[in-house]
Formats: sequence, structure tokens, C-alpha cells
Amino acid sequence: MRALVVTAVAAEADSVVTGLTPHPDAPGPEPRTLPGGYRTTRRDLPGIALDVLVGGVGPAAAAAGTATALALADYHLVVSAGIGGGFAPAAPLGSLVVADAIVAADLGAETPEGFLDVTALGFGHSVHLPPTELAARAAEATGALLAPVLTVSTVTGTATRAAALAARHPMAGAEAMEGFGVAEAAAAHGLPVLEIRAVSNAVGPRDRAAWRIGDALAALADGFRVLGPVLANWGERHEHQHR
Ligand SMILES: O=C(O)c1cccc(C(=O)CC[C@H]2O[C@@H](n3cnc4c(=O)[nH]cnc43)[C@H](O)[C@@H]2O)c1
Repeated sequence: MRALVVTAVAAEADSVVTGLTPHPDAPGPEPRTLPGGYRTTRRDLPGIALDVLVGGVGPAAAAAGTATALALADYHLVVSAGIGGGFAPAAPLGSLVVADAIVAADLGAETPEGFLDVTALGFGHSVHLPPTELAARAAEATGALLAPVLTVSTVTGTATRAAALAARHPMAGAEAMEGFGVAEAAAAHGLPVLEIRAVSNAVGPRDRAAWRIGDALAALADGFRVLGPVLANWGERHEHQHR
């Protein structure tokens, strides 16, 4: 089983690699750089080899980085991982959210009658669905909330915007900027996708002082300490279905 884990920035990749490194005294290979300048780090666990890629911030960068890596090696699963905003009260600071749906929440058109997503506009799709069993097992193992994760190109910064998103997606657990881009690249290669977010801030009025990025990065590492075996076990039973 080979999995590609895509983060936005190096600090998130470092947390993922920490979680995937059971014996710090035997850390594993140093990071290497792919064509295009993408940093990637390999970690091997029983039954699964994982490459942790730093893809860049936002859906376009994430899609480009993911597609670059998928063109260079064969994988069975792609995971979008990183910090994200949590929708209170379901996803408090420091908690984890695993996506049961990866939603492009601002891909569409504003109209006098409200927002129309690309599906409503007839231009394509705005949701990718992770494998149901995998998402459920990942959430159970990590103690994460299983809920839709919204992908936006602009971090929500007002209560009005947060309320509008929550009204359109009442079950949403988190907001981030890369999941849908990663999912689009995975789908283009016929691969399943998963997204996991560690909550660094509340979705709502911009309050940088309230961000808890360090706590979220620690939670991300803790999540990947238990997620590796879940991905491996799922892969043993499903990798033949993709590629
Ligand atoms: O508004 C600020 O000053 C500010 C301070 C720290 C970080 C940011 C970001 O824009 C981080 C974006 C980056 O982190 C993910 N992320 C984290 N929280 C959220 C959120 O509430 N909504 C969307 N994305 C978030 C995201 O995936 C990016 O990789 C801003």
C-alpha cells in the first residue's frame, strides 16, 4: 500500500512525519525535492509506504503539487492533511476532523438569490466523497469528528461569512484551503482521497491572537500516530480496487 499525504506548509508536514515516525532514534529518510520544488518525505510502516508532500497553500497549489507527485509514482490513496478552522461547537480548538465529504464551498457564483455552486451552475462538481469505511475508521481511531470539511480560497474572517457557510453546510466540521484541490488531483488519477484537519482556530471573526497553531500541529502528529495502521489495514483490503 502506498499513500501520498499532502500538506500546505512544511510545519504541517513535519507534524505528520513526526506522527509517522514511531522510533525517533531511527527517524528514516531525509526529505527530498521533487521536480517543481516540492519537498517530500518518505516514511515506511508495516503494510504501508507514505510520502508526505508539501504542496502549498490554497486549492490550486494543492492540486498542482498533488498532481505532480501522482505523475511521478504510483499510489493507492491520497490524504489531505493539515490545520483548519473549526465550526463551533462541534469542532473545538485542538480537536481533529475527518471529512466524510470534501466540499468546494466557494466555487460558484454569487447571485441576488444567494450562492450557486458549480453543480447548480451546471459546470461540474463541488463535492468529493472519501471511502465511507476508511473515513469512519480514521475518525474512530483518531477520536476525530466525522463531518464535511469545506475548502475555501479565502479564510473566513467575519461572523456573517461564518453564518452563511454554516447555513449552506449545517453539518460542516471544519474549513481549510486545500482539500478539494487535493481531491481533484486524486480523482484525475482514479484514486480515493481522505482529509484530516486539526483545529487551530474557530471559523468566524478574524482573531489572530486566538489561533492555536502549535496545539493543532501537536494534535495532527498525535492523529497520524494512530492513522498509519488504519490506512495500512484499509489498503490491505481495498488497494486492488484502485489501479
Ligand atoms: O488571518 C490571519 O492573520 C492568519 C493567521 C494564521 C494563518 C492564516 C491562514 O490563512 C492559514 C491558512 C492555512 O491554514 C489552513 N487554515 C487554518 N485555519 C483555517 C481557516 O479558518 N480557514 C481556512 N483555512 C484555514 C489552510 O488550509 C491554509 O493552509 C491566517
